[in-house]
Amino acid sequence: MAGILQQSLRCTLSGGRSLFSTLTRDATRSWTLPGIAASRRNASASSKIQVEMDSSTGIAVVTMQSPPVNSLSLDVLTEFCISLEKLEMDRGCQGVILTSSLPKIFSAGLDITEMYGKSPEHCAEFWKAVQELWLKLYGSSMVTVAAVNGSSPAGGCLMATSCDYRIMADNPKYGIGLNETQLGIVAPFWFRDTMVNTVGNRVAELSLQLGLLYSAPDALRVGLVDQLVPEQEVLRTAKDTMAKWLAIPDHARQITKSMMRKPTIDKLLSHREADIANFVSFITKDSIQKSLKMYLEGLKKRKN
Ligand SMILES: CCCCC/C=C/C(=O)SCCNC(=O)CCNC(=O)[C@H](O)C(C)(C)COP(=O)(O)OP(=O)(O)OC[C@H]1O[C@@H](n2cnc3c(N)ncnc32)[C@H](O)[C@@H]1OP(=O)(O)O
Repeated sequence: MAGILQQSLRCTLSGGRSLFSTLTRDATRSWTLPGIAASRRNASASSKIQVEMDSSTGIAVVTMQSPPVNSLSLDVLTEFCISLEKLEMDRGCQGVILTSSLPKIFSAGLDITEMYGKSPEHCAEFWKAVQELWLKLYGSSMVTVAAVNGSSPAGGCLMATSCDYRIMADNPKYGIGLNETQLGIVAPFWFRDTMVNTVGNRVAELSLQLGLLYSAPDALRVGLVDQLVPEQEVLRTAKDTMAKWLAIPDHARQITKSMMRKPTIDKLLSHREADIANFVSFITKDSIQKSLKMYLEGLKKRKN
């Protein structure tokens, strides 16, 4: 699967690399995509995804930097996808570390305002972008490590569990899990499958039905994350871990990853349009819109 994905990515992006990258120092290239938000909404250009590629190690650090909570808006998803495509195309890049620039938050998950009060067409476009990012991350041929340096509910948890390995900051105040039912919404089958593939069926069933957010120690206990380290050591540990993964012969690791993940990816690929239609019909229901409204109001009230 990863190979197939990679091939199609190579076709999509061939020739586009130099458009976005700038050399900042000898072995390290860093880039952002300032034009995405601006061209979509005629808004001011500010990048939400920072990529720092170290060609001496073959490791790219992809940092979400979308205050206040790194919610996955359409702009963030689009920029994230392009950055991953670009890295997938780069033969010098073998590993991606995903992290956040925000204190205490990895990602608040999908941007609820993209699903509340929006047209069916907008919801369809948004959902397609969510699918696309998951396909790229879960199906990546590169080694992917999530450096979870803060809370990571719902779509944030999906991003982390789509990586090959998860290192989380050892802070019981940080929560991670698929809490969709708490919002009155239902995580789709590919969110569920990613969770099942990570923690097994029983823990996934409890987690999904109850919409559980696990504290960092509990997340380690149920296998939702692989390792806890002090907050200031999350990124360094991710780099050390990545070096170990990159020492494995790459073709053997890639084929093994593809073998493990292909059935899950194929399931979405063969039901992609139906999944979009299902999402749009569900999310635009009056009762679901009401639940989202109440949840958003609850978030705002918490602050006061
Ligand atoms: C078929 C349908 C399937 C759909 C699958 C859905 C997947 C999802 O990912 S749905 C999103 C689920 N996410 C959450 O439930 C997280 C909600 N947020 C939080 O719990 C907290 O914000 C936090 C723990 C992530 C951070 O807490 P804190 O630092 O205290 O920040 P605030 O709560 O004050 O939030 C600041 C600001 O951001 C807004 N906001 C938070 N999360 C989201 C979000 N996911 N989408 C959009 N906006 C979000 C929040 O409302 C505040 O806004 P203002 O009051 O305007 O400042």
